Amino acid sequence: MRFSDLTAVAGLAPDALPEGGFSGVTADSRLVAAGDLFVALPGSTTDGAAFAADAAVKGAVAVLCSPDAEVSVDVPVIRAEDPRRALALIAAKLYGPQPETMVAVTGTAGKTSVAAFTRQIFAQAGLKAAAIGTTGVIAPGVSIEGALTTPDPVKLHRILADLSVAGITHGAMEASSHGLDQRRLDGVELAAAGFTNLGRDHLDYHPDMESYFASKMRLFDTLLGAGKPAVIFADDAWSARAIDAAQAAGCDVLTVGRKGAFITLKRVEHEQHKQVVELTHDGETHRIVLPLAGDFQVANALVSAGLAIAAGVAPKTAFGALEHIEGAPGRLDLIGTARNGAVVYVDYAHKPEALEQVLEAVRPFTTGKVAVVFGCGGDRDPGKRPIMGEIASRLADLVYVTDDNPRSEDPAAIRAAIMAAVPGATEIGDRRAAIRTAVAALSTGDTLVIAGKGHETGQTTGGVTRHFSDHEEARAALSEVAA
Ligand SMILES: CC(=O)N[C@H]1[C@@H](OP(=O)(O)OP(=O)(O)OC[C@H]2O[C@@H](n3ccc(=O)[nH]c3=O)[C@H](O)[C@@H]2O)O[C@H](CO)[C@@H](O)[C@@H]1O[C@H](C)C(=O)N[C@@H](C)C(=O)N[C@H](CCC(=O)O)C(=O)O
Ligand SMILES: Nc1ncnc2c1ncn2[C@@H]1O[C@H](COP(=O)(O)OP(=O)(O)OP(=O)(O)O)[C@@H](O)[C@H]1O
Ligand SMILES: N[C@H](CCC[C@H](N)C(=O)O)C(=O)O
Ligand SMILES: [Mg+2]
Repeated sequence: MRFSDLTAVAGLAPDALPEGGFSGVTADSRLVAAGDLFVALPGSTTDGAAFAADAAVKGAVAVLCSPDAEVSVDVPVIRAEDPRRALALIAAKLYGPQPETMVAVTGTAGKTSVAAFTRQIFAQAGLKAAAIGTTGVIAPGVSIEGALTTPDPVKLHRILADLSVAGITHGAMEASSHGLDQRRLDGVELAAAGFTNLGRDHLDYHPDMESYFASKMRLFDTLLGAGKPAVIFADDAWSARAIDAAQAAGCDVLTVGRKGAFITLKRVEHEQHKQVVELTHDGETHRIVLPLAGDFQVANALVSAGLAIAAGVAPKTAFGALEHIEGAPGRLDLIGTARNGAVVYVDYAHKPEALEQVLEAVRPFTTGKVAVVFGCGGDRDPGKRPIMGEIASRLADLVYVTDDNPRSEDPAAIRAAIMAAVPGATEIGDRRAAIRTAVAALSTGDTLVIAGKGHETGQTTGGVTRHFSDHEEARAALSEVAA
């Protein structure tokens, strides 16, 4: 790419651009290849400007940075007001094609589920489709584990190009608040975007709920574009604000839910592992047997159907597809039933609203006690620990407080912060022992939710990650009880 192209691609002033061009782009000096443009970004742990000289030694042909960055190198330095956005737009241009119909979803909870459901609806409509998010990239013939919910822009645009080359025409991706704030998805051409809900999360990164909300709304006010469909779940406490933001951005707002106008939820009958959903769309009533438990999955199904319809799938096909939908791995995932009939689920609730939703979801079909095993992550917002303790004490009958990725923190101190809000709980730091104890204590009619890790396959303590799977541990505990 010519440096002079940066005016059209990233809006940079033409007089400040050097002669010549570059062959690749990266924001990580460790990944620089000869001929690359190095983008120096101020980050949360270090400043990319400190590595500009290294990048030049490795063959970077220019450095792009913020107006005030201190960079002294022998190669040209290009200044941009928003270097993160410039990086994303350049990556989009460099890597080229994207699946022609991309949709993105944001919200505190439900993103992985909505992306997974939307991919399945596309697939059932006969389209070649991908999902990109917390559980990686999933597409026909492709399965890539992901480290981040929203990959960094260079990785993301490379993934999109690879998918497009592989013939994938449709994609559903998660837009995390970090991803939106750090401009990781800038440059993705979106056909539609969705919003599920907002609750307390990531307050270790965002200064307060308002700025967290503002990051989420970048999806509509900056990325989606005027006139494009914004599918918004209408029954959340933050729905009205999200609707206002999308309307102010000129999006075509399509609301879904009990208060929804595009898809209106009329009635839900809960059964143990499925629910019968009656809804109306465009004057027609549809009755769907959704093969998943939990009210929150109805919300996710509505947002997914809304996104798929907004992206061109026939409504009848979209609603029909919901009858065959599979939950995302580790989201209210039924692991098994003990001999006495008690059921065990693994769920990814690691934040207050999610824990509340999942415990409320299992209550209607629990004739005995609701039990929960959970902990809170280390090096993450400590404010959520007592809140999650309080939720467990209010909504579960048996509470086991354990470890969930203590990372660099003292695990006992994390547990103590939770225990303070749920004094009747049993504290068992060793997660394996906590799961075994909880499963062994189950009686007929009970439901156990093992919350917090979902699809994860590791436990990180003091910088060391050891293999750990709630699925495997729950299955092992169930077979021991049966033996
Ligand atoms: C807080 C956060 O989001 N950090 C992400 C961010 O790092 P950063 O920009 O703060 O980078 P930094 O480490 O301070 O370094 C600054 C710059 O120096 C560069 N550098 C650094 C060292 C070096 O030797 N050379 C060099 O050039 C870095 O590449 C970077 O450009 O950009 C990096 C590259 O994309 C990410 O890997 C990193 O994710 C960290 C590991 C992380 O844990 N992120 C989590 C919190 C996250 O993003 N989560 C969300 C939400 C999850 C959800 O709820 O679903 C997600 O989307 O996954
Ligand atoms: N619509 C919803 N409303 C409230 N809680 C939900 C909803 N959907 C899922 N949950 C809860 O949140 C957990 C995570 O769901 P999911 O992975 O779909 O969301 P996410 O937004 O991708 O989360 P993360 O940001 O952690 O990746 C689920 O296991 C469940 O406990
Ligand atoms: N993307 C989230 C996942 C948290 C999962 C939970 N198991 C924990 O470790 O807190 C984060 O990194 O904050
Ligand atoms: Mg996710």
